[in-house]
Amino acid sequence: MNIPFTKMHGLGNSYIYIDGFKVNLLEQDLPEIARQASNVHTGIGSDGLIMVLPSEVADVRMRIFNRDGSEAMNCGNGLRCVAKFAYESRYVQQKTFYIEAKSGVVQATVHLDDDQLVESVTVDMGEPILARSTIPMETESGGLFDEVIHEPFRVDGDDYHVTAVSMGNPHAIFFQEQIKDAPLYTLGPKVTNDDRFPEGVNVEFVEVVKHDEINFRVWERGSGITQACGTGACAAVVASSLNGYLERDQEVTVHLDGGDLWITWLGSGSVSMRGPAVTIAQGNLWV
Ligand SMILES: N[C@H](CCC[C@H](N)C(=O)O)C(=O)O
Repeated sequence: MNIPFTKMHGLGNSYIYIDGFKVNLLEQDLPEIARQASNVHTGIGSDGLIMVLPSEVADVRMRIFNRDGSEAMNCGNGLRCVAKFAYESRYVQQKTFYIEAKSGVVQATVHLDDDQLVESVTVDMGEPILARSTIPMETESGGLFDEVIHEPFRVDGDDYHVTAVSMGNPHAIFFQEQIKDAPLYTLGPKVTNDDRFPEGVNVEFVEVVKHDEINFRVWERGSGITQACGTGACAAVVASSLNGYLERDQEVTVHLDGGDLWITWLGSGSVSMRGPAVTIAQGNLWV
């Protein structure tokens, strides 16, 4: 089967985008296609695959599959690239429109360069989900509706403290004195599959630089270490505020391995994310 694709990235978090307005893959094994496409040796190479589809409740729909083929509830870098893809494909005419993710509908606004191409996108990511049972996270202590803020979290005999936030997808945030010392390779794979997170979890390490600036690294559920994670960056800003490191309504610069995002946890409750979206290549994928 020959599938036209577009490879795009947000701060190096790349996905293979398939135009579901033109290609009908609904009968196909999307997790397997995602695994094949993501493989850097036998496929194209990416952090996963994203379908851009018609929606019955919004202007366009996003389905995201991680490198391992698992389908995720949300994807911040993916939403910005879907917005760019949909606007430049003329599936939407206005600069502000709505995207349906598995976790819900978000509002996106595209920002154009001199050539009328989308160079960056602002997404209203909606409100973070903080109650333990909806992250979801299961631990001996704490009530179902409690928030998980700086909670003791033992892994293989070592003691840590975790803050858990969902942006529609689950995130476990660990604060570090210095991000360069983050135990990404050791703690990442252990925590992402920890039984206390029954649906798995994206694992983030955060260093607070100052009241409006943090450093960030991520081990993603289903994809491993990536250059950036938009939902993770949003969760990290929320977690930093919950722990008293940052103020609400303050635009925070988040330094990720692949570059910077600008995130604000608005007083209204919503989290606003602004950042780039880039088209890398187009081609045909043989599966
Ligand atoms: N890279 C994505 C997150 C993918 C989330 C996925 N790893 C999961 O929740 O399983 C982002 O920019 O938000």
